[in-house]
Amino acid sequence: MLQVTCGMFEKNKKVLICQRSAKMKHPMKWEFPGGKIEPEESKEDCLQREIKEELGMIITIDRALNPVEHQ
Ligand SMILES: Nc1nc2c([nH]c(=O)n2[C@@H]2O[C@H](COP(=O)(O)OP(=O)(O)OP(=O)(O)O)[C@@H](O)[C@H]2O)c(=O)[nH]1
Repeated sequence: MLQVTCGMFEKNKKVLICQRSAKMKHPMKWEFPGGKIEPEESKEDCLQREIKEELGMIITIDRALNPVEHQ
């Protein structure tokens, strides 16, 4: 099973979503920013790393949402 994390950022009743680039897998699709958990990486470390890579932001995590599994 592929394990990924993504972050939801809420401000002024708006939620941030990002659009994948034309060169990525699933080009131009909209997503919550995040990505795959690397071996031996915690969910929190993964999310902080992905947000730094993708958005250049250092974040603190407020709370975890319920995990979702899909096929
Ligand atoms: N980031 C993100 N990924 C999602 C969401 N929903 C969802 O099904 N996914 C899936 O989770 C996986 C995340 O892969 P990714 O390509 O963004 O991860 P990554 O940044 O580690 O990619 P890389 O392999 O190019 O380094 C994709 O298969 C993607 O389709 C979502 O809301 N946000």
